Amino acid sequence: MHIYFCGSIRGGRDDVALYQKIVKKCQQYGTVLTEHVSHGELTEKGEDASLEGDKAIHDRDKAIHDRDMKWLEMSDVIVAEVTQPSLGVGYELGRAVDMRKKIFCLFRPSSGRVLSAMIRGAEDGSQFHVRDYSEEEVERILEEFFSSLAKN
Ligand SMILES: O=c1[nH]c(=O)n([C@H]2C[C@H](O)[C@@H](COP(=O)(O)O)O2)cc1CO
Repeated sequence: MHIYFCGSIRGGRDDVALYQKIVKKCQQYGTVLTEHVSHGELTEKGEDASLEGDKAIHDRDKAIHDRDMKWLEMSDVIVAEVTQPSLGVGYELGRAVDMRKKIFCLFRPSSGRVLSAMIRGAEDGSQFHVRDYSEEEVERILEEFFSSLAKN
């Protein structure tokens, strides 16, 4: 199974330790195409952050976008940690809906944030799921999600 993990990068890296936990768990069920999102050394500047010059920056961002859209197409399931707001994650989720992918969003109410209505309101009971959770239960929740996939 190909899994696409979405997590904030330029939106802020506060939850990176949690992304690592999620990616590690997902790797028990398949290949995580976007493993780099969980890397501790990746900063909020994003990949190849040392590039300079408008053209180099444009080319880098285009390469990231095009690679990620290819991975999104290839993926069987999308797992997104949506607590830290991120334009990129919101974009990926919108594109994934259009591709009719199975989507599982994880949100932590303990953050004090209120999840965007464009994510919470996209829940449809079959392809798009939003799950409120706390950090201690993340592994169990992922186990439940992947075993529910196996049954469908
Ligand atoms: O360097 C990057 N590499 C990359 O794969 N992304 C993708 C994967 C993440 O799920 C998402 C994060 O978006 P943002 O950077 O807007 O928070 O976008 C985003 C960036 C930087 O925007």
